[in-house]
Amino acid sequence: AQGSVTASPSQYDGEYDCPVTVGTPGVTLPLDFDTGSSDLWVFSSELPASERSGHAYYTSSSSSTSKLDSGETWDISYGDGSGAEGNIYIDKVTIGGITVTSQAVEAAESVSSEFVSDTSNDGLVGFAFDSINTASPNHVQTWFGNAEAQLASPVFTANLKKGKAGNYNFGYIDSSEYTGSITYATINSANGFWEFSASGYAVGSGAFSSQSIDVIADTGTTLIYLPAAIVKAYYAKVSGSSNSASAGGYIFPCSATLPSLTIGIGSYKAVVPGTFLNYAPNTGSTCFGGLQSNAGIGLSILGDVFLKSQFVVFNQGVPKIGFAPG
Ligand SMILES: C[C@H](Cc1ccc(C(C)(C)C)cc1)[C@H](NN)c1nnnn1Cc1ccc2c(c1)OCO2
Repeated sequence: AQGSVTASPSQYDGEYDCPVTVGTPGVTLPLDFDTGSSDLWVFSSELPASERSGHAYYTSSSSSTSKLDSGETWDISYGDGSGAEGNIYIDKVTIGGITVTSQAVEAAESVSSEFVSDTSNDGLVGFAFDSINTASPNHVQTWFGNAEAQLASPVFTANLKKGKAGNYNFGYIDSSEYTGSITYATINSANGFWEFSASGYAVGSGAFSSQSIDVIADTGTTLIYLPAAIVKAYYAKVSGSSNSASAGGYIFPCSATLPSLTIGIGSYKAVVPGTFLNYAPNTGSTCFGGLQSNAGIGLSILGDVFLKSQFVVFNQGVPKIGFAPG
């Protein structure tokens, strides 16, 4: 089997949401696909009505194929301070035409305010490794982990776009979605992430600095977070930029022309256009950078601002990750 699903950007490409059908009869929910976490959770009828407002949700008792995964609970805290928790049902989950008949569906009984107010999604689908799934006392498998048996190849690809719909494909690599060749890096999945070593960086037309940068590829994070020294070197080339405590990061005049950012993957030079690095308006005539420092995060993240400039192959079989110009 192979499948493909549309990925729709929210405002400012803050997240990319995909339709996922759960239960029988199916309820289709827009879920945020997240290669940086490993829980599939949905807004549910078990939430207080106040926390469900503006959202669609899963009602396990209305699904003839739903079965309580008794004794199992989940409780996730994300790096941005948001979180959710609840209980677990086994039910059918279909993405892009691929159905997993016994998927652990983590039903929310409580969600943090960030999720209540973000009405673009009704939950997340984690595509990282099972070791960081929060179900207790036993881990549950990710949807992709369960779907792999049906796929010709244990791969999924991310083809995210700036300001328009892209797609995720499952089980195959569509050569019409990229140019040139795909360059792979070995994945170290010990921390449960799609983690690898980038080979260096360059700012605009400047010299490439060869250095090993430990990063994760994370579709669930909006921006790029790199070591402070690299970020400082980037904004040194943006006149009028400053690292603003009140804004929560680097800002600059919206009229600034931003240099591109090149990230090395082996010998491949992945280029993020300067226009991608003006993330969104801040206050007044200042704009907020798509590249920010990883200080306080504990790891470097290639989030959507980077990923939407590339075609990305996530191969869970090896594991390895591949990049090509999108
Ligand atoms: C933040 C997302 C997970 C998420 C996505 C969306 C949302 C809202 C819908 C409510 C908007 C909240 C949460 C990320 N996913 N792998 C994640 N989950 N756990 N760590 N990270 C990466 C990280 C860690 C720390 C940071 C960060 C990023 O941005 C700022 O500080």
